[in-house]
Amino acid sequence: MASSLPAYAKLQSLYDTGVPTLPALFAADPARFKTHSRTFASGDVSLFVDYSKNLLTPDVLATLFQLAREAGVENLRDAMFSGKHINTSEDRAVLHTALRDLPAHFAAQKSGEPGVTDVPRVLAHIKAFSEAVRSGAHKGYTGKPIRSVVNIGIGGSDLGPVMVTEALRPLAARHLSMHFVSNIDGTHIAETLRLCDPETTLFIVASKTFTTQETITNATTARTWFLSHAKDNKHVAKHFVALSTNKEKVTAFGIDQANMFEFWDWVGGRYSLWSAIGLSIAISLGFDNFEALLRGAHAMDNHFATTPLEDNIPVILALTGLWYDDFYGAQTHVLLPYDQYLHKFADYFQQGDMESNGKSVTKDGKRVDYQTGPIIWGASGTNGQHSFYQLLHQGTKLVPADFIAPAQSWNEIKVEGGASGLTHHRILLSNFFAQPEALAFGKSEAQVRKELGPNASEALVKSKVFEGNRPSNSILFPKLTPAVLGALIAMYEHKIFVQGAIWGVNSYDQMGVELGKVLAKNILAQLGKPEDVTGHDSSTTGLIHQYMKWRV
Ligand SMILES: O=P(O)(O)OC[C@H]1O[C@H](O)[C@H](O)[C@@H](O)[C@@H]1O
Repeated sequence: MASSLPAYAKLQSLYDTGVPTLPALFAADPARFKTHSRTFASGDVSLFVDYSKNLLTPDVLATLFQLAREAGVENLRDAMFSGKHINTSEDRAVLHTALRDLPAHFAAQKSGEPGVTDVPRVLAHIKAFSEAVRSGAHKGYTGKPIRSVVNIGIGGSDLGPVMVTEALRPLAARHLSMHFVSNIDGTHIAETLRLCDPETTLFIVASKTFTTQETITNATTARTWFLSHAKDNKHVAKHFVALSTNKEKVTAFGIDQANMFEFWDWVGGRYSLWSAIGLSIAISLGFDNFEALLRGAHAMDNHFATTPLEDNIPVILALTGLWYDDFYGAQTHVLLPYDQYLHKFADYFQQGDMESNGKSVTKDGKRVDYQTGPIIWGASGTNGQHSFYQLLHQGTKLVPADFIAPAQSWNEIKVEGGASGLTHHRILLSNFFAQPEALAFGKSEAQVRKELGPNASEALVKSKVFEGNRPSNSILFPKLTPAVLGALIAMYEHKIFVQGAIWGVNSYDQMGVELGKVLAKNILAQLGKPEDVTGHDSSTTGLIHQYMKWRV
């Protein structure tokens, strides 16, 4: 239990003593930016992380690192990379890092986990198939090349591919339209099929287990739609492929093993975009770009695996987050990418973080007496500024924030009639710099009074004060390339790992999603007739009866 570690108690007393405000911390230390920022550079990947605008004294920071050491973060990290079964409840290794370790496969190869040595074979399959689809060599049942690709998957089999293909859209093949169907709501598949031509559409059925209700139902509907045009089952092979760990279920669904891209149980769903689940990424962006994504992630893996904690970027981000989560009672953490292409980034890490660390018992079954994973949310800048930033600046809640931005845009558009050098991106970045500054340093009552003059009402003065002292990290990189994106995602993955390791939870299972599934299955069997609805509380029974009165 984290709370029984000596560093935890020390952090509590440091918190109780009080931490100087951000303006005071900066005033006291002219070198604060220099000492509280790190550059990650490896080959063509660079990331700059400024964590100076955090409520940290040297003592707090040192104690946070001490906490990581006392919690055994380094040992657990090494155990993960070497393929130990750190996913204890499912007795599985956690080796998504082995998917991006090209070509050496790290220590993971020595783990003896089935499949680790098969990674290059599956990658070669992804390469060959994605190139055939992109070039038009892979033809549909009437001899036409593929024009639409529909990834059918949910959770980890959807969010990664959709986030990455959106993030790297400038590199996407323009002759292929990418679609992602996840929701069981028939509207999702219906609206997508409306945009597709059965002769030129490829369906990728992405499911680790191949038992997920949403995915199998959507895939069945897609196949029915396809066969209503193609008429002959033999044509399915050209239009349906599967990404899965479950050969039997894929075969039972009617997809040939030659059209199956395999991965293994040591790849968690929310860590699977690096595996065969990334096929839609390779098709849309090209295999070279998929490889560059893996390469960037691997560079971050190396940094995480080998850098001392004090310079280790995922560790620093994890510890600062934990400081607010456990000691300040912050309930949420907001991700604010100043890049429209990253508009799915917060959605992606909602699953990544909340499904990993949204736990309240430790690996050995003890109820924690501290806060674990935060609620992750966010939106791309500057849209958020015109909606929820009011609360960030003046609300009653502490919301630690990560500001994320590229120095260069894929769309450097000059503003007509503007000052020399004025582009959309320059305006965007002026906001990226201004918001953390405003959050940290605020605006004092004295300043407001000076601006408003002596006749301003007290109420108006108070309403315009910004208390400041609100923490944030700023993450800057040259440009959102595949390799940089890979490193950025891996950085957050490892942040989640470190926090989970300190809290003592299993970040790699997701038992909390099961109960609802079981109850829905039971209810589905009762939805035929009102008299079948039994065994529920009065609210659930009443709601079902109300639905039955109104349904078609
Ligand atoms: O890939 P699949 O087996 O279809 O699973 C899809 C998703 O559903 C599950 O309910 C889990 O909560 C997710 O972690 C997983 O990514």
